[in-house]
Amino acid sequence: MTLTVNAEKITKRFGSKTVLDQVDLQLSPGEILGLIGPSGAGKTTLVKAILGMEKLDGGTAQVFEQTMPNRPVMAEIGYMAQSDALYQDLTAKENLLFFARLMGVPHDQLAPNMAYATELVNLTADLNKKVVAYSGGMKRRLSLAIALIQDPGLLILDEPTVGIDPELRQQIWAELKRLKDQGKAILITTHVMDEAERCDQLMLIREGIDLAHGTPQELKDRYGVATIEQVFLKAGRLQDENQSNR
Ligand SMILES: Nc1ncnc2c1ncn2[C@@H]1O[C@H](COP(=O)(O)OP(=O)(O)OP(=O)(O)O)[C@@H](O)[C@H]1O
Repeated sequence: MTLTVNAEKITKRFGSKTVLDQVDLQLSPGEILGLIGPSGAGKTTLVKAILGMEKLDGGTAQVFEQTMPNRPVMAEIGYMAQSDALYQDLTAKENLLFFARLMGVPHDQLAPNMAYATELVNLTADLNKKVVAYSGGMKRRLSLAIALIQDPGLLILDEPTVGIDPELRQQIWAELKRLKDQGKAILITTHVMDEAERCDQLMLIREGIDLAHGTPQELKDRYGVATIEQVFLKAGRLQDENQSNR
């Protein structure tokens, strides 16, 4: 089967610091891949490398078999960044319309796509409010609706559920599962361990290195522990020990 994302040997440095060191990442249609790792590990940088938003020091990123950066391919990716990129003085509806047009949503699809995306994130009643009056969680929800607006084949979500209450988080995950079952590929970064457990594949990144990847069960078996949180802690400890033994 054709890979949706094929990133090979991604290397990125900021100044003298290597933030990603030859990281490979493959994502297939119908798969949810979770990137987990401590703050500063390189998750967002890897996401941006795949989107073609970072100039690489090594390696290549392909999405839908096209080398990134590639503008037409960007329009086929639903991307939710960690910080919300919203127009504060516009209403939520105006923001959605703006991004839908930018992403080339056909005119006859605008109304149904907007209804679907806003219902999913529970914002239908607040659509005509200006974003400046939104809470932090509402802004996250609007950003997620924007990522979904053009019904993309690939969704890249950088910590999508920060500031979102547990009930809505469950609804969002149910929807991600439905999208995956439709054959969409989903790449998600998270610090929430029970979300990591729901991914088909996980990649544990630490200090720019792919420390371990596999299904949640494979990782737990490999490290002989019961939870992904314990995988995370044990893999980190082993990395530190290896480094101090060098
Ligand atoms: N534009 C930049 N210039 C210099 N350093 C940067 C830049 N962007 C990121 N970094 C550094 O690269 C490293 C990786 O950052 P990145 O944002 O990818 O981490 P992360 O794993 O996504 O962290 P978090 O979980 O906190 O979001 C960090 O040390 C960060 O300070």
